[in-house]
Amino acid sequence: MGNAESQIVRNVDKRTSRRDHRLIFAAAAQRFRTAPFAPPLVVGGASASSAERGLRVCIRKRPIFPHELEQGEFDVISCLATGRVVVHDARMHPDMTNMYMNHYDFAFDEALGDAADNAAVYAVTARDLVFSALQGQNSTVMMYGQTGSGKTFTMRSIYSQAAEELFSGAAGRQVTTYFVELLGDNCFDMLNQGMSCQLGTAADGSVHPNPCVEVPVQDASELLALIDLATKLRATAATGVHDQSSRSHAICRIFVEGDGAGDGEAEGSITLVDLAGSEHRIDNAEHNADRRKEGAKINSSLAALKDCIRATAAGAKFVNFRQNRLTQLLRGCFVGGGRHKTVVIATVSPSSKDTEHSLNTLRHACIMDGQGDGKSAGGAFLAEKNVTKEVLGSINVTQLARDRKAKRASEKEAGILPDSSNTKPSKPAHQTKESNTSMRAALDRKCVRLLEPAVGKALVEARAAWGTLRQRKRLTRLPPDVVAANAAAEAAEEAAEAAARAKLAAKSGLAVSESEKAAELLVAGAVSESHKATSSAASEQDKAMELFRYFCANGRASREWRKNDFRLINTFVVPLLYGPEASLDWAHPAVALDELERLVGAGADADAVKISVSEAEARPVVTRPPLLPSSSRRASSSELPSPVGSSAGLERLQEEASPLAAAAAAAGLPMPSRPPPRVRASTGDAVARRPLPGPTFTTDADADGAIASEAPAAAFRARAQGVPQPRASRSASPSVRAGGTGGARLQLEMDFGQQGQGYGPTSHQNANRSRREALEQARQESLAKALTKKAGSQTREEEMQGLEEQLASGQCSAAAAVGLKKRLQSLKATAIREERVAAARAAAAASARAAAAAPVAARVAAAATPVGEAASAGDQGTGGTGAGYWRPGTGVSNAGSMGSGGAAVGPASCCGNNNNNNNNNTNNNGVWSVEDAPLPLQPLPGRRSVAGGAAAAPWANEFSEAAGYG
Ligand SMILES: Nc1ncnc2c1ncn2[C@@H]1O[C@H](COP(=O)(O)OP(=O)(O)OP(=O)(O)O)[C@@H](O)[C@H]1O
Repeated sequence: MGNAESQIVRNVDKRTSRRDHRLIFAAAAQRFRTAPFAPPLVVGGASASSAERGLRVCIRKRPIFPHELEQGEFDVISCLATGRVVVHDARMHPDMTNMYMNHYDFAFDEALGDAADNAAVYAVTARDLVFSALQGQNSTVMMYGQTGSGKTFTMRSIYSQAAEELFSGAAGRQVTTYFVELLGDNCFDMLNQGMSCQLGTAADGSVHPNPCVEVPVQDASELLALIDLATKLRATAATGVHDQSSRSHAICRIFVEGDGAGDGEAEGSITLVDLAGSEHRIDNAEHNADRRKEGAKINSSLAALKDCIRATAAGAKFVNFRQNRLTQLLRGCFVGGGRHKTVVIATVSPSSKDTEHSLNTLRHACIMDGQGDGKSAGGAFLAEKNVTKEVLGSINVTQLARDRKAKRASEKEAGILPDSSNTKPSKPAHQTKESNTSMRAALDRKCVRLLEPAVGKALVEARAAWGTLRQRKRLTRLPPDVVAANAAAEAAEEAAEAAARAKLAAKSGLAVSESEKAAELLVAGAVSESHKATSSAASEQDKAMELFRYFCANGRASREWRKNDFRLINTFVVPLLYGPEASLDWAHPAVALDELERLVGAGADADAVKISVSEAEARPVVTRPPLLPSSSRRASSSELPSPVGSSAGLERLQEEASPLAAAAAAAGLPMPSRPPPRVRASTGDAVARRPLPGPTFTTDADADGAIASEAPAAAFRARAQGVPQPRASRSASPSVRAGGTGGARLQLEMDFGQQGQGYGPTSHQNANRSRREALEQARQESLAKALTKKAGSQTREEEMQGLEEQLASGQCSAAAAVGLKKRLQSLKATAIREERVAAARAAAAASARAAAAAPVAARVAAAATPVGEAASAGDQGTGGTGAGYWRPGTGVSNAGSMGSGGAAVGPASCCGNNNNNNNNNTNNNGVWSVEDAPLPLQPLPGRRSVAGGAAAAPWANEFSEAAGYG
């Protein structure tokens, strides 16, 4: 074992052993290609046909590169015309002498070998989808595979061929495109200098980058120029595999205007996704920490994508596409229900060094294709049952070692350096391009200058008009089931009208024609169909109305609002009451709450508010723009009719009492009769409380702050005349606030509480305050209840014992437990205090008795000491004979500069300028008392009296020095 020959053989990894015996392994692979054996019995077998699922999985193998052959690699992948892909996995037994080959069989919709050129690949993958887009459908082509396997290469060819075909079929229809990059968790708009952008969800659930630059293009060359610009800006880096590795997912979506046939609104789209390469541990061996993190994020987003595709392929009811931005953007692929066509092109590298990676890619492609059931049975099926093992014999170790030795010797003689194939590759230059916006901006400027003038102009204009009309329209597009419900409702209406006409004719004695009879029959059918179709939309509408009513009636703090609540309100109520331009950012409840409050306030002057809920409910479907670009959202909010934007508006405002009243009326709220609202000028957020429910208006302050219904008008007139108006201070979360840039600022406080109950919370601060108050009250009540249970005429000890028992039982509420503990502590503290006072009193009495027994002369002398000089503690009547006290360990005495103090104030008290350095127990008068002292006071040993001031207290100075207070 220890000889050099066996070490040469044994001490190699899989890749090296493949290279070492490549002739044997390559010959076995070639044998298969010339005479392929039959596949194992169970291969492939997606659960449903690809047409049903709307998903096709194709494989493309890139050619093996000359440099790979030079390095001793060989081709390990065979693609057969039937869609069969076989990976020849060259292996050595653990004894490293016996060789065998595992032939892994896979079956896919298409298997494109290295002989297939780009045109062939396009023809069998993307061409159909381009035609679908031209017919108003949505489709996606995505490239998936190992880094360096040819994804970008293939996608580039698809870009150009798709662009050509799209324009040849578009026939004058408008084509627009956007191009974004997903890098980690961030989305960047590649047609807008790589600026960051958010994702927005349209009414039909589709997800789009929003706002983002969408450029109209006139021909294929313009489209390709823009795609080229975007791909140049895309983040790439040199990796261990190749020096232009894509580090991000590139998503190019091309929209084609509807052709006017059918409903004329259908806009087709094709999404071309070039995913970042999945990475193997070996690929990133040379990566730095950032690259590895990046790789981890890439792999996690790819894992999410695979999960979603697999769930879709398995026909799962729920696909968790929200887990990742990539899957959000590609939502259509998973929830399109077969209407959205998807083609996954999995690219593989044929090199023997990439065998494991290619196997991995193909296994995942199988899973995406719905073959087997993912991790459970399917995993085993993919790993074991599709393998054919071919034994390739054993190597002659001794002969091999001799050959190598001889080769090395001859190379040495010839002065040839050792084989460089095993030498470590040089470290790649990390991150050549990244999401550094300044760098990208510079590159973008350079690339834009190189564009054709027409394309450059279109791009610049698109950047200026951020969030085009088409984008907005797209975001308001209704889901197909709602569109179907609408159509069914219309058909039902028409049928009902026809039936009514037939009845009228029958009554008037005219013979009912057969066709009219048929119309009657139709009505029943159409109505029931439409009823079925609209029932789900109607129930959502009802819920939305109910939620809106609840919001108007109870305010924002009344419940925990969810995204779905706002989604419903946004879909069904907002467009109806505030017009199609208004919308809520329902994905962010906190923002949506503010927006809803603002809208409810701003609706004062909106005629739309007058539409009653009954009217609204009569409408089966309401269109809405769910999310407008922030710029347009800003624009749209400023475009909202200002409540006092005109004198007519003002009058109406005053007449109608409040926008919220109008909104409430529109929402069908029961409005109690109430006095006209008071409009009060104020300077801040404080809002007058009225005894009756109803909205309160406050406007910017008038000079005198008078309460007047004229205030908004005055403020408005003043503004109109250019008189500067003070601004109302803005609270973090204002009560309902309304007013555009030109209108008077209104703060609307909403309260539709029951009459006599006062006002409910109108902002979340108020709500928090009242919640805190209620909690505190509950706590106190609970405490009082707990205390009254046993307190009665108990002694302190009994009470303390009772409290301890109660706490130990653990049966009281948390609030009560806190109160009980406090009570227990205060009782204990009182007990300790009383003990100390009693002890001090006893000590004072004892000293008084001792003083009484002292010689009269001493008492007289002591009595002669001026009060204020020897202001020591003790019985005043005994004149400075009281015992001095000190607190052990604190260095505190009642001596020092006591002379400057006043009269003694009772037993064991020290007054005057107490120069102890510990002020904890001194009160404001410089007096500290026994009650305040945490430590028991002890008589100062051996010193009973003091005379005079500081100078007359040598023991005190000694003590102070000793204690470090000198
Ligand atoms: N079918 C092919 N024919 C010829 N060359 C190819 C083919 N596929 C890929 N290549 C070449 O392989 C190299 C790597 O390809 P490409 O950049 O497309 O890989 P990739 O999968 O996109 O990698 P990454 O995910 O790291 O970006 C390129 O130089 C490309 O020209």
